[in-house]
Amino acid sequence: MDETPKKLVELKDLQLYFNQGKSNEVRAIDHVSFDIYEGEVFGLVGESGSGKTTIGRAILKLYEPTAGQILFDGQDVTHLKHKHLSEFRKDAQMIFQDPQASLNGRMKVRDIIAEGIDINKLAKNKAERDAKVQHLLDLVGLNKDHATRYPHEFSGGQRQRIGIARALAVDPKFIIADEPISALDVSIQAQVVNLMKELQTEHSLTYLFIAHDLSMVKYISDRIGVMHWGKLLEIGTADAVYNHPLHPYTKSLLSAIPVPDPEVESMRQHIEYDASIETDGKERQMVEINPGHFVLATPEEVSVYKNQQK
Ligand SMILES: Nc1ncnc2c1ncn2[C@@H]1O[C@H](COP(=O)(O)OP(=O)(O)OP(=O)(O)O)[C@@H](O)[C@H]1O
Repeated sequence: MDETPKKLVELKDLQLYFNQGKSNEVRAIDHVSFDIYEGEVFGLVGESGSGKTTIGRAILKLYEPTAGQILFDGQDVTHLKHKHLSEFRKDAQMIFQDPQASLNGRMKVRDIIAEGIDINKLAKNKAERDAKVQHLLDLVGLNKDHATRYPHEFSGGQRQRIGIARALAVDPKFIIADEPISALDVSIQAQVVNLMKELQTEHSLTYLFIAHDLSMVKYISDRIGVMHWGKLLEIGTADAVYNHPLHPYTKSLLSAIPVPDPEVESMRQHIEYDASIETDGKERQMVEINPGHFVLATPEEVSVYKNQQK
């Protein structure tokens, strides 16, 4: 029997350049290829400006790629338009970093959540629409009285729950969560991550979970991709990337995570990243160092990485 998991999202040599050919050209996505398997949580990490959001927005067709291909459920969605694009947007939804900014403050929670239901005509009448909204509120841990209130009446964590309910309303297969907990109090972050994890299991969802640090991503993700300056530098299982990092940039990101134990924390040393490895003009490719664990490397670097793992 074929045990290979099904690929839900495939990025093939994707490039997205802003202001192409001009003096202010930004290579936000620079020859990036990776797959997201059905039912997995794929964590994408990297510091601010590394291109994570642009990848999310390119997958959802909010940006037109410069070159390369995006496949969703085996279909080429790179240049989808009109009706096909609306259908695709029902399958693929986004949860944003700042629930304050992404929820329309003048709309009642009921109408925010029902936006996708209305656009896609998923309810036959008002009663069905209300019932769907109530069910969604329940799913994300809010109650039915919340339906008639406005976003400003809620805490940050509750607002993010509203954003999650809105995404779930169209019964998507795939959700891109772009730094969904970064704007929340630390005490609330774990609750929202736990909710997302529960919903993922219950609704057989696939997630692309974007974050700038590895701490929470490690907890929620099956596999992790590490990005810097528009390039994917390393990809592997959460365990491999976290416990056996290969690329110096990944090591540097990991060394930046504070440790809860004060004694260990006082000994923690931040590893500075020397980015000249990315600007030396050498040709690099993603190479599999251990099964499923890839790093962007020259042939000489491959030998070094392999030796390190022994
Ligand atoms: N609309 C745009 N026009 C021009 N440049 C852009 C645009 N959007 C993003 N960029 C640039 O593309 C690069 C990647 O940005 P992106 O937002 O994808 O990074 P990120 O890793 O998601 O960072 P953050 O965590 O800050 O959102 C950055 O250099 C950014 O300045």
